[in-house]
Amino acid sequence: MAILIKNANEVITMQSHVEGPRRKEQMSELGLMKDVCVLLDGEQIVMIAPLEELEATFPHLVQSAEVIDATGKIIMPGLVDCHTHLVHGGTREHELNMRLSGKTYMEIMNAGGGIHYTTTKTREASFDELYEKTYNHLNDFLRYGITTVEAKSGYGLDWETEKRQLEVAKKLQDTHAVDVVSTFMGAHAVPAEYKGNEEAFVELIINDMLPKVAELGLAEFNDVFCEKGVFTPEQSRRILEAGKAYGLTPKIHADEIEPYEGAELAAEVGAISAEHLLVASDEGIEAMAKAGTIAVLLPGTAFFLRAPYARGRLMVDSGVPVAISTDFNPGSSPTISLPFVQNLACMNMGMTMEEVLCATTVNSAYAINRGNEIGTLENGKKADVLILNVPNYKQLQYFYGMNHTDTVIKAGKVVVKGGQLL
Ligand SMILES: N=CN[C@@H](CCC(=O)O)C(=O)O
Ligand SMILES: [Zn+2]
Repeated sequence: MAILIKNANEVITMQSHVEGPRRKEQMSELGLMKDVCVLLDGEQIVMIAPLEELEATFPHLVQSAEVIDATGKIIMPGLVDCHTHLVHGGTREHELNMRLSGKTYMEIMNAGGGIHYTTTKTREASFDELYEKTYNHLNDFLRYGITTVEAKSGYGLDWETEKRQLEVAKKLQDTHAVDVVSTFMGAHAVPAEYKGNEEAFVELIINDMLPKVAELGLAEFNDVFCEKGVFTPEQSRRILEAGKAYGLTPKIHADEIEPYEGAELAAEVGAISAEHLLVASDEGIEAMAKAGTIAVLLPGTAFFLRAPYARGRLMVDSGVPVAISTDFNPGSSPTISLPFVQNLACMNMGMTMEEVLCATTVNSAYAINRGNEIGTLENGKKADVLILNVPNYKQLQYFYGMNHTDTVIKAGKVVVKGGQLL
């Protein structure tokens, strides 16, 4: 069934002449159009043009299309959340008062809480329990206008549970409207049973888990938490290089809590992205700009951990392609609100209202190797389209902390209407 969206105040297409992830002033190009309609058919965008032009070019399609009236609203591409720890057991609200009274994230983790607590809960959860819990999270994502989500494993830290997490993500990709793109993150923490024997765990990932992930086709990316007390840059390099040999593209949790030359490492191994980067060095930022590594910034995590924000302004000005994501996970960022995370990026990282839209559509699509399919509204791309209940895009950041999503069209199908899931 074709869909024709009419009367929108603004259509933010995100179109540009630029191929690939956007940098510097390219990040401000919104491809804003007025007095145009958006025509969709099947799973694709057919054309964005004034009504008369659409009628002349596709008369039958326009005549038979379901019409959606977007008077007073704006249209933009579905949001892409390119960094989440989507599939996990349990919650960690009990850690919040600990952190508010001064305990650090790493202290809690080193005492057996944090990632270790969630690992226990995830190991205990059945496939069906994880599936149902995650299905509900994806419903929330959809209501907030997120149409594609990256999902990392990493709360199993043994093969059986890592595999279960990845299989849950795979089933969700087949059954839920939101697209789910998988990343293997066996190197998220060293599990308790390998304490004091960390090298053996690194070897297990390299020689046992990575080949199985590749053989079963369970992930496209391979991620490592390169952090003091977790995985060293040298261990991270080995894990990422081993993943490359199995066709898994490197990603890296870099320079989150202490500077550890993670940004430099990301550039060196040809990672598609480096994530967090709260304390990335000047040299690391320079290396990423040179290598074209996408910086996936997660201001929700800085907010929730009350940590210094990544230097997003400097990264954009230095020519690093910047993406922004929720980092949805039960410990450091339990939110699905990418719109609120956009607000944080404006207020605390000095990014502009235009840049944060690019960082959560085009550049985040490229961070998960989907830049040719999603992230912009243009002929032939996937019909992932939002209608937002604001008269201009600037109100998205001005009326902050709110969900402005009115309608979500996913692959050409209306899945949210009037803010409600259908
Ligand atoms: N820093 C490592 N991993 C996650 C947090 C995981 C957790 O605390 O459960 C992150 O990206 O913030
Ligand atoms: Zn993360």
